[in-house]
Amino acid sequence: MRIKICGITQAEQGAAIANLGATALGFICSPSSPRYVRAEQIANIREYLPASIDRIGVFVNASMEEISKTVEIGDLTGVQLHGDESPEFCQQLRQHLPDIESIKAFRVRHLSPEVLNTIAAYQSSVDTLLLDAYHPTQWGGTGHTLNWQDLASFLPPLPWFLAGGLTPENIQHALQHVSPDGIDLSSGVERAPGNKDPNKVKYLLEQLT
Ligand SMILES: O=C(O)c1ccccc1NCC(=O)[C@H](O)[C@H](O)COP(=O)(O)O
Repeated sequence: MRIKICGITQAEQGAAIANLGATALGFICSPSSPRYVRAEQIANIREYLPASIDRIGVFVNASMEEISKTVEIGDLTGVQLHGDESPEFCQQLRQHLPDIESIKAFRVRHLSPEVLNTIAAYQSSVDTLLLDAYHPTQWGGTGHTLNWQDLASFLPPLPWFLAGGLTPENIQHALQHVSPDGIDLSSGVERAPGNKDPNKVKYLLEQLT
């Protein structure tokens, strides 16, 4: 299972989390987030990471130009589109950056037929899906959970990450209901927004063995 820790802002913490066994690190490229990092900061953190780890930039309604520039400067391996990006935009981005993993995030209140139809419209435009919890005023990193029982029947044709309020304490419970290809955590493994706690990541990984 892929394990993505999102909201890395410090090289030392990123390196420690990578060495513990996370398979992906996320960098928040949305300036309004308390976890925001500039492309140059990502490039600096990257120097301390093993080459094998996936490095995902998280964007909210950013332009193609801004995403491409950040991917290049930050040496990213993937982009996560966490805003209202359309299937057409995702398709264009994938054509523009064919070697970069494209992940579309959906902020879900209930997994209604309407939401499933929305997600289905992206199936040929992205590589990977991510389901996060809905929050009325924040795009992500909210600590709010999804209804995992609702997701038991979510079996999309693309690989997908479960996100939203996951913690070392609740991960086993979540995975009893849901079978994602990966998990994505942010606030559940930090001391304060952007200040990750490698001990919490260690505890998380212990729960997964
Ligand atoms: O984390 C942020 O501050 C953020 C800001 C804007 C867009 C996305 C953001 N985070 C995206 C993530 O991938 C988080 O890991 C995801 O929302 C789960 O967060 P949490 O509920 O705190 O585990």
